[in-house]
Amino acid sequence: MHPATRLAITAVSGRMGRALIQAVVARDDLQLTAAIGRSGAEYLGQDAGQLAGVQTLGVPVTADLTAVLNQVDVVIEFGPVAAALAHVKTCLQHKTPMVIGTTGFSPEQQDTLKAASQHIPLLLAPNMSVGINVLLAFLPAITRALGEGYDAEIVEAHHRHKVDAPSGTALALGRAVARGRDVALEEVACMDRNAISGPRQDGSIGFATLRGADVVGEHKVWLAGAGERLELTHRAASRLNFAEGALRAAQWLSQQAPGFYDMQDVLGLKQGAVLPFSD
Ligand SMILES: NC(=O)C1=CN([C@@H]2O[C@H](COP(=O)(O)OP(=O)(O)OC[C@H]3O[C@@H](n4cnc5c(N)ncnc54)[C@H](OP(=O)(O)O)[C@@H]3O)[C@@H](O)[C@H]2O)C=CC1
Ligand SMILES: O=C(O)C1=N[C@H](C(=O)O)C[C@H](O)C1
Repeated sequence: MHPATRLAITAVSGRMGRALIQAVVARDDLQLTAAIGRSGAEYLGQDAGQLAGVQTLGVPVTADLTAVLNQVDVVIEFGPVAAALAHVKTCLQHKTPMVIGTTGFSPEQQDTLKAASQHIPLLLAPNMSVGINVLLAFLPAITRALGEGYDAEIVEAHHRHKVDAPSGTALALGRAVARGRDVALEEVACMDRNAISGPRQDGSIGFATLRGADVVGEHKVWLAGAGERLELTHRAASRLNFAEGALRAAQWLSQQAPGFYDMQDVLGLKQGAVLPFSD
């Protein structure tokens, strides 16, 4: 049997950090060897398992990623953008692969991640669930098959604490629709409608954002044609499927050469094998 892949999880006090620790304790092939928290936080030194509400794991939370990387095969990052970028720098110095689930990176920050991936395996995915990634794989083909005359709108709903909008997943869904139409999302995205904003522009892709209470994450792609509407909806009922996806990604990434990857690489959805006319 192979030795377990050793993981560092960052932002362990967060909603995703805790879900990741809960998920990792159920896996024999993965081992949590480092838990990273915010510098100055009151929980530094506390056991990561206790922080996540599972059994004691003997892994104290530290703010110092550099000090623990010699015991780590892959870092899983779901922290804020600035912290994630700082951790990328550290992982580059130590040549440690990274799975990044953080959303809200600017195009320039995404370029920084791509540059880093020339030296380390780096996987960036705004949504680690199987369902959303299957939808992302099929959406260009669905949009292409529908042809002209269908208005695309993307609606997302999340909990009241989410800081970025539209969600990273909504943007990825928009990009998949745009790809099916051979256009760049940036040229057709419509992010704000208010006052007298005029009739809908042909070919535009609209985004609408809802925020409330404890909604884990919901996404709907609306493709509205004359006299009919196709609605493709994904609802996450728990963060565990994001966490399990991230663990699957980490195990996969530990075997890869430096490069820029996403969840569709992990799930084998990139070969154009899903549909005869897929992307
Ligand atoms: N790709 C995917 O499948 C998914 C992606 N996400 C994304 O993951 C990210 C995190 O989401 P979520 O877990 O809900 O966020 P939370 O708000 O629950 O957690 C934020 C975490 O970041 C830490 N943090 C805050 N400030 C700093 C800092 N300056 N330095 C280091 N750490 C800091 C917090 O620590 P403290 O508690 O000490 O403040 C906390 O651990 C978001 O970008 C979200 O969009 C979420 C779900 C799924
Ligand atoms: O912040 C969240 O919670 C989520 N963020 C991701 C996103 O921005 O798409 C994924 C998921 O929907 C939960």
